[in-house]
Amino acid sequence: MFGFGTDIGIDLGTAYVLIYVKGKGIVLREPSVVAIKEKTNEIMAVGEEAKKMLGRTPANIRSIRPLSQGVISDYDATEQMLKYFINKAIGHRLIKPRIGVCVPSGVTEVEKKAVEDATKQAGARYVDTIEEPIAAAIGSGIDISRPCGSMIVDVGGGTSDIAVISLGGAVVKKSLKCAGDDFDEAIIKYVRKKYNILIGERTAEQIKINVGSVYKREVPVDIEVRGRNLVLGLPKNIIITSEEIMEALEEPITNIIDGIRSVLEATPPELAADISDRGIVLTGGGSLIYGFDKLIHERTGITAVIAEDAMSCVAIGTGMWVEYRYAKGNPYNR
Ligand SMILES: Nc1ncnc2c1ncn2[C@@H]1O[C@H](COP(=O)(O)OP(=O)(O)OP(=O)(O)O)[C@@H](O)[C@H]1O
Repeated sequence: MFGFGTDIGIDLGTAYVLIYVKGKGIVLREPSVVAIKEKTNEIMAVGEEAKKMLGRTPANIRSIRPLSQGVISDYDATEQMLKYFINKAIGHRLIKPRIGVCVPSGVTEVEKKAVEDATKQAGARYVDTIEEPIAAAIGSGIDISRPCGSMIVDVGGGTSDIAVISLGGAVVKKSLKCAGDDFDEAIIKYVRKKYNILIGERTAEQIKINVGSVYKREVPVDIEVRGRNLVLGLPKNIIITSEEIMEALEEPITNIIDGIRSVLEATPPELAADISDRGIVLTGGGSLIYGFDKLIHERTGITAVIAEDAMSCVAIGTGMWVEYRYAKGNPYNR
């Protein structure tokens, strides 16, 4: 379908890509995964289809995640993936879209340029970047222009972005390369060590989403999963409890809580008082793990609230920022 130019916001995440189209809202949410033919580099599948293939591909096909810890680790695959998603979201356009894309707050200039170039190659007429915690704050409904401190903690798949925002900018910020993917990895390690059973990434994510906990549940829950016994080499079923996952996640979760505490310690007193009154806002899929808000309260003394539609906040914020930036009368409208 051919149409006129449009403006879009992209949350180019380690785990998921979300696309926000001006005037429509979020129109696409797909896993950041690409399946590629080994010799020819031909793309076999992208997004949901490719994720189903993770850990299940024959020798001649590679199913990969082109982003790692918030930044591009496979440039060509990222470009192909973006091209496919942009096309799926808006179709072919006579005039290419202007695109706003988010980057973690800790990226280097080189990493940021890679995101800009890949987005341009994927079909953008013009590319702008926005820092993830700013986008998350806008998307969670915080009025970032006010002279008032807000703390945002965005726990994604590859990075946890922590920032104190006031008057439209980050006053103190920290980006940790520790988030949802590290929870999965910690679960894999725990199961291997305790049961001598190897489970895959997708199973670990399933365990995390269904029974994952970082705070004691009133009623523990469990899940039955299948892995491969490392001694016998045969498939075996095991039951994993929420209490075991609490133990497994102690290290990565402590990393994130320490990050929050160090940002709080570096926050000017007036802003710290605002945060104490208003609480900490949590966004990103990783923040949905059971008990994260309660644990933050227990370890910092400050109330934490999970934003509504926490997994969409960065995309919504990027989209709203794009709508503002390219609005008629704004000098950036080119
Ligand atoms: N209910 C849930 N409980 C725990 N974790 C969850 C839940 N739902 C999703 N996740 C995890 O959230 C992560 C993805 O979150 P999100 O989409 O916000 O990250 P991303 O934007 O792709 O990553 P990043 O911002 O690090 O680049 C994945 O690790 C996923 O397993």
